[in-house]
Amino acid sequence: MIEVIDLKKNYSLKDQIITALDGVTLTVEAGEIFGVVGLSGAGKSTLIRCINMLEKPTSGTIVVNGQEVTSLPPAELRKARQRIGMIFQHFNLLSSRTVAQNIAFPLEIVNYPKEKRKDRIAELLSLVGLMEKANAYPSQLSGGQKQRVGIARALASEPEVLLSDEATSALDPQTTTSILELLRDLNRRLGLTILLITHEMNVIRQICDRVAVLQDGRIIEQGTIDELITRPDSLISRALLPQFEKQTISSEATSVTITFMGEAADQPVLASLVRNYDIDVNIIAGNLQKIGKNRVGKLQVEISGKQVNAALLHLMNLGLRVEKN
Ligand SMILES: Nc1ncnc2c1ncn2[C@@H]1O[C@H](COP(=O)(O)OP(=O)(O)OP(=O)(O)O)[C@@H](O)[C@H]1O
Repeated sequence: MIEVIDLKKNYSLKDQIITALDGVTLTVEAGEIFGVVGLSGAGKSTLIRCINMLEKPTSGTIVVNGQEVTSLPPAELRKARQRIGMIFQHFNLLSSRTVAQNIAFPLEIVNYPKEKRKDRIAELLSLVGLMEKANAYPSQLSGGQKQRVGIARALASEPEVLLSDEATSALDPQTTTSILELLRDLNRRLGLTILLITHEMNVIRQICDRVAVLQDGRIIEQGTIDELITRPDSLISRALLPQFEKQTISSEATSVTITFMGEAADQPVLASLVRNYDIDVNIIAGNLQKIGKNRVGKLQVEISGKQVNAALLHLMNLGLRVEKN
């Protein structure tokens, strides 16, 4: 579990003070995957670097695994850090060491018994699906394989918490999905708590249980994914919902975008609309996705007939989001 209370971080740059974090408070519960999303410069990296004390906060309190890391003396902080794993956008592997030797590195630092190292490395390689690459060098690996090594290395000292700093930002969409699936699998199998920072909504959609939006060093919104996508006033709901390119149409019909979620996504809503309101519905574009526990669909449709407004009202009363284009 991670608790961040009123965290502030200023950087001094020549005669200027830059406020990177301006009173951030958040709690990541044990066993959950928590995403922090924000634009470039929002303070995401600073936040994650403060949590493992790579960066010293200006003020505020951080508790990780029940220990207040902000007040630990150096020796104890080193020990506490062993219970916090970290993975990076550019993997940070040692190029002169093989995969197995990279994973051995943190074990050497903690003086892990020599006779047990080989077994532990094999166990970690199997956990990330890279058994056959033990003797390869990083230059011989794909980006996804490099990140798997990064994950194995981060898990070597059996941390309860994993911090992920844009871990999939350098990867193509397919590899991103496979790394996110691995993280979700490790989260479930090991009970690993994951805090990740990202600028990719796709990452939030695919694996996060909860999300916080960081802007100019402050959290402007947080909640579960399920909560946020169903809240019309949510700032990131629109970005989380399925995307598609709206088509311009020139007919007389009314063009609307309908967002279906929860139970409504599984009902034949449009068919019953056509039957009950004597209207014509023409589907122009659409997208259906699983976000969190929900199936969410977005459709652009053209509706024509005498009872169009009554039909749209009916959809809204069913809890669907309806926007005129
Ligand atoms: N070492 C530093 N010295 C001075 N200013 C810094 C330092 N690190 C970050 N900053 C500033 O703090 C603010 C937050 O930066 P940070 O890197 O945490 O944001 P970010 O959300 O991670 O951005 P990005 O996605 O571009 O990495 C920015 O204004 C940045 O310029």
